[in-house]
Amino acid sequence: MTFTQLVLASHNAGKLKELQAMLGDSVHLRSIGEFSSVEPEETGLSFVENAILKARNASRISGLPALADDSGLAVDFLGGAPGIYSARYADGQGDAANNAKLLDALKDVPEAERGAQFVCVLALVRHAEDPLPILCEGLWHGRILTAASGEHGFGYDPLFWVPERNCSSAELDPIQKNQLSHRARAMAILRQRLSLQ
Ligand SMILES: O=P(O)(O)OP(=O)(O)OP(=O)(O)OC[C@H]1O[C@@H](n2cnc3c(O)ncnc32)[C@H](O)[C@@H]1O
Ligand SMILES: [Mg+2]
Repeated sequence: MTFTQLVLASHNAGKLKELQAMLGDSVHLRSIGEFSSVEPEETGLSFVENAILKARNASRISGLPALADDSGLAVDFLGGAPGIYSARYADGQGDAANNAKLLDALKDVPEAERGAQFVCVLALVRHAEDPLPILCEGLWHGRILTAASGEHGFGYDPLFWVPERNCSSAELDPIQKNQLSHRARAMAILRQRLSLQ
């Protein structure tokens, strides 16, 4: 399978930047924002279901093959929450409110119990009714900090401690994050599946 352009089924500018950097110049990622400002309702109960739903919707709207990223943060102490609801954790009030709610939910929880993983599922469909979407998953293990730290990235990055680098993921520069992250791991699998090496 070869693609010179894909529509990215995401309204999240942080994802577009990271995914385009990982894909390199061979594939141009076009934002679904060029075609529509309406975001589909993420009605699935899993990352996989939501990724497929977003990819099909973007392909239907654009007439192009589509790549979707459904991702989030699964916190051990919270039984995997906020999970697929990560973007909506504080009822749509945005990243700062999500982070504040998470800090509050883990107030007084000791370091040893603050384990968490970022999850990313990428889904690629060749067309809206594609019966065989390509699915790739990546996990990134870390810990939730007790206060925000760092300015890079987006979302929960300031609260996510990266043990292999001894800093938060918002303290990593974009090149480093793109070598380690859940999204990088899922993208490495996708690149292999597409023979993009
Ligand atoms: O659905 P689209 O339009 O792609 O954009 P979104 O931001 O709503 O994306 P998701 O539904 O996949 O929700 C993912 C949320 O998980 C968080 N997240 C995912 N990847 C992250 C990363 O690399 N760093 C920090 N937070 C991340 C962040 O809060 C995202 O808003
Ligand atoms: Mg979303």
